[in-house]
Amino acid sequence: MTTDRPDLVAPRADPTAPPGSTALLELHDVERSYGRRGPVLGPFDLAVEAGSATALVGRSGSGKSTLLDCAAGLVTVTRGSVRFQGRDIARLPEHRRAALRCEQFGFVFQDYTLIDALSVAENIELPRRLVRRPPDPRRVAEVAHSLGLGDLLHRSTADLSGGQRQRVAIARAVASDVRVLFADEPTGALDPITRDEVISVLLSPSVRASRAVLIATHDVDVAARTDRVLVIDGGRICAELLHPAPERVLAALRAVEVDR
Ligand SMILES: Nc1ncnc2c1ncn2[C@@H]1O[C@H](COP(=O)(O)OP(=O)(O)OP(=O)(O)O)[C@@H](O)[C@H]1O
Repeated sequence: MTTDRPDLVAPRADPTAPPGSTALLELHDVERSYGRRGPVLGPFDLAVEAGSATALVGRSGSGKSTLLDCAAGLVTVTRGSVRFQGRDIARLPEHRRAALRCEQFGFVFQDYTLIDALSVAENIELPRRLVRRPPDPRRVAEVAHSLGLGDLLHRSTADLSGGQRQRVAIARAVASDVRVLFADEPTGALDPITRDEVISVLLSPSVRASRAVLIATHDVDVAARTDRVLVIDGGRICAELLHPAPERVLAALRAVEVDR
C-alpha cells in the first residue's frame, strides 16, 4: 500500500472505535474466501459510526459488494468478526441473522427491487409486513413526504421514473427505522441530474439521523458527497479519504492502478 503520496491517506491502523464511541458496526480481521482460492476480501478492519456516510470505491471486482454483503450479514465471513452494536452477527445462526437484517438493516440496489404490482405506499410498508409488524400508515406518509413522494403514495411503482423508483427504494429502506443503510450502486442506472437528486435524498438529514450509510459506487461525484471514501483494491481497504473532492477520489483510484 502507498502511504507517501499526498493524495492518499493511509487507513487507520486500528479504526475499531474506542469504548463510548457511536460505532454501530465494527468489522475486525475480516476475510471472505470462495473455495480454495485465496481471500477475495480482506483481511481488514473497519468501524462505522452512527450518522456517518461512507463510500466504497474501486475497480470492478475489487470487493466492494462483497464487503457490503459481509457487513450486512448477507454473506458469511470466513475469518474475523462483524459486530453490530457489540454483538458478533457473523456467529449468529442464519435465521437470527435474517431477522436482524430485516429489523436493523436497509438495502438499496441499482435495480430498485420494487414490486410493481404494489403501490408506492405498499412497497414502503413491505419490510414491516415481512417481520409481521402492524402497518404504520403515519410513518409511511411521514417518510414519503420527507423524500418528496407525498403525492405518489397510491401510484403503482411501475408508472414512476428511475429517480422516483430509487426514492421509493430509499423510503422502503428507512421506513422501519433501520440503523444501517447499505446501498450498492444506488445511482448506477440514473442520469447525472437524477443521480444528484437521489444522492441528496440518500444523504439527507432525515435518512442519516442516527443511522450509518454505506455506499458502493463507481461514481467519484457520488463518493465525494460522503464523509469518508475507502478505496478498495484486491479485497483490501488501501486508502481512506476524508471529505475528498471528486478529483482526489479519482487521483486515489489512479494511484492504486499505478501501484498494481
Ligand atoms: N459467489 C462467488 N463465488 C466466487 N467468487 C465470487 C463470488 N462473489 C464474488 N466473487 C469474487 O469476489 C471478487 C469481488 O467481487 P465483488 O462483486 O465484491 O466486486 P465489486 O468491487 O463489487 O465489483 P463491481 O464493481 O463489478 O460490482 C471478484 O473477484 C468476484 O469474482
